[in-house]
Amino acid sequence: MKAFQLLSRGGVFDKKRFTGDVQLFNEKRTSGVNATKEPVTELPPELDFFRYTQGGASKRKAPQPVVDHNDEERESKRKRTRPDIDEKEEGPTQLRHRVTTKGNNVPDPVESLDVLKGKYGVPSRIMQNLNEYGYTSLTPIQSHAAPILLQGRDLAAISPTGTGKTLSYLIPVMTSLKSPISYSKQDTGSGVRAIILAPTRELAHQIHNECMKLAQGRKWRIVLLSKATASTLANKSVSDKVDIIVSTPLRLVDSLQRGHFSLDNVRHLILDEADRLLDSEFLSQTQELLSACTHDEVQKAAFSATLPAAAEKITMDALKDPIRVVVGLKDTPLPSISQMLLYVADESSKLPTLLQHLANPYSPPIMIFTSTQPRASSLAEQLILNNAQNVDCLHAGMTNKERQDTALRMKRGECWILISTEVMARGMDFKGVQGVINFDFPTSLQSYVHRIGRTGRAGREGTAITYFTDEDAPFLKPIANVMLQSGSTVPEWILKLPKPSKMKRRAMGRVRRGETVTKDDRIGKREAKRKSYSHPWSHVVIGMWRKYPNPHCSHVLSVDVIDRSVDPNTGIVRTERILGCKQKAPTWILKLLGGSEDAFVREVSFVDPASQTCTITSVNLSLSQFVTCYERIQYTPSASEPRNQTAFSQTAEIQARMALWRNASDRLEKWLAERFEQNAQKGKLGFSVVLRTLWDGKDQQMALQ
Ligand SMILES: Nc1ncnc2c1ncn2[C@@H]1O[C@H](COP(=O)(O)OP(=O)(O)OP(=O)(O)O)[C@@H](O)[C@H]1O
Repeated sequence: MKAFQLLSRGGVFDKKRFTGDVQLFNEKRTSGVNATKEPVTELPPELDFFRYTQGGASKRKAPQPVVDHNDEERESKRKRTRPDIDEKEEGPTQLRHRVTTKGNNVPDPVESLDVLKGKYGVPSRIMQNLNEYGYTSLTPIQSHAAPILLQGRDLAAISPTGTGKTLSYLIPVMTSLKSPISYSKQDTGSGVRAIILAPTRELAHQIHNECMKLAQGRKWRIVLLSKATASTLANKSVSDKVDIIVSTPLRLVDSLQRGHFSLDNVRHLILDEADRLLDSEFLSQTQELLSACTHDEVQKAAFSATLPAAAEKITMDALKDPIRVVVGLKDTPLPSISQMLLYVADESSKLPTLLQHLANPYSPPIMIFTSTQPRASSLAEQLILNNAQNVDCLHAGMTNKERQDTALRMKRGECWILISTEVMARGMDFKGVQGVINFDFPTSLQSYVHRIGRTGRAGREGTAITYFTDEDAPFLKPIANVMLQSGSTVPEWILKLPKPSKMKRRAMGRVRRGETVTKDDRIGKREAKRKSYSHPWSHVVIGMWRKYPNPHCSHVLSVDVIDRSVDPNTGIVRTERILGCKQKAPTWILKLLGGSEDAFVREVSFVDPASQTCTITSVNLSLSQFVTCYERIQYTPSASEPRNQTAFSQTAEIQARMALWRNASDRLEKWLAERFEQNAQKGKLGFSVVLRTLWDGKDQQMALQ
């Protein structure tokens, strides 16, 4: 049915009349479910992030076996390390979850929510809320982290993106707080008891929402710190009754410095995205907050999908008798994300490559990352100009309200393409993101892991494409390594690249790029034509569907309409067609085509009756690995005679992507530009014949009327 919904999106479909056809999709789904019935295991398939119960990552090869680099070290320090970890790794739970732990007296993981409730007294209300939101099992990090936190231990937890780290600290923190401070009969002191820090407003907002879900039905005071809430908390009688504050470091430090409240009653301090909170941008603020939590029994925990050595050292130094838990491999994406590196030669080739990608059917929503705010805005503008639908942009340069509205549209599924910067790279959980495109190369391995981790969450699959230019090529190796580790394939030549030096790694992704994303003159050939037809706009648009066959365009052999739909709100008609062509070509091009003269073109058109605009974009499907021929035609009523003349503009962008063979590239572009010129002439002649045949006589009558 999902396939059916995708195919029929935007159109009104009479499901009763075509019951048989709809049934085909339903049946497929039912048989699919039976066919893929999982073996009965303790871990439900959607939480089996490592596809272990299925014998490896679906569609891709299973991840490399876990290499615990600390094995030898652990052996020698067995006394201070959990004594049974190596033996236990042979057991089914450890093996299946691929978890390694380090520290003194590590508590046993719990298998289920019921065990967690029975052993640690998770309140019934929280259990009920978890159940209501569909959480019936624990993910590996939750099984391991929750008992550790519930035993009051400090923790550094590393688990891949989208594996449920948020609940792994929220359940224990809320359980440990027992009841809201305003109801508590115990000596809970006065003042906020738990702090959750996150690097961005959006993530803090998301965590606050999760907290509120768990707290539903009880009068917890959980505050998302903002300018407004901070001034309310300046009133001591209010701040004394606060249970949990979720905040970014900057906002919280500001409140402390203004003396709004103090953190001396804090019993739980959670650093979400710890490595980001401890990087140079946030370090001093985070350290200030760590030292402001002065209660003797303060429990500290750090969570992230990545923890580079420097951040890990600072984390471990800040924790007391810590336990370190690593699920999967450190700094490695999940195998459910299919990753690909795509060579785009230079900056100016990125936009045509992206437009070509979007001209093919794709499953929304997707997220696209750029390196700067102006580039994100500019890319969004370009996509909108090129008819991409439901495009949104989110970056830190926007107002709070704009950011909130965009995030909401994304949550509601109204946004199909979200263009953003690093601000959305961490923690954000937009369900069902199908793919990520790194339009600009990430600036670190960690940034790569978090950006692509916006897809493939909670056991779903996703795809991640990273564009790289000649300038990015020296930094491919580290990314290629994690791709291999997580089961994606990497071209041989990338694996043979030398590892960049430490110095060089600092320059990763910091290429000087323009503030705007344009298809500038360096893009192959750009041709433009302007003409007019002496027929009214509506006649031209109707004639467009009868354009082939015609005597001047004998190279177009077939036209298949693969989708047509009408937007019920705007009345815009969207049509998607595949044109089959036969084109005489020089022998060397025929060789590229595998000896065939057959070529296919995908064409998408939008007819907007309100603005009387018809826009047709087409892109070559054949030879697309070597060249992009992106053509755009627009028909509008002519400015001088809008009732009976139609203006026509046609642009083509032709770009060969064979940077290693510049000579061949130039020759291919030249040949394609010549072909565009010939076809444009033939097209104009052929279409004139078609329009005359269809409307001659009728147009004159209409003009007279
Ligand atoms: N026990 C569970 N059962 C089912 N789904 C779960 C469970 N725990 C978490 N999820 C879902 O998994 C998704 C990812 O969770 P979460 O955002 O906590 O991941 P994360 O590990 O913190 O990711 P990131 O590293 O990107 O911050 C969420 O949609 C959440 O609802």
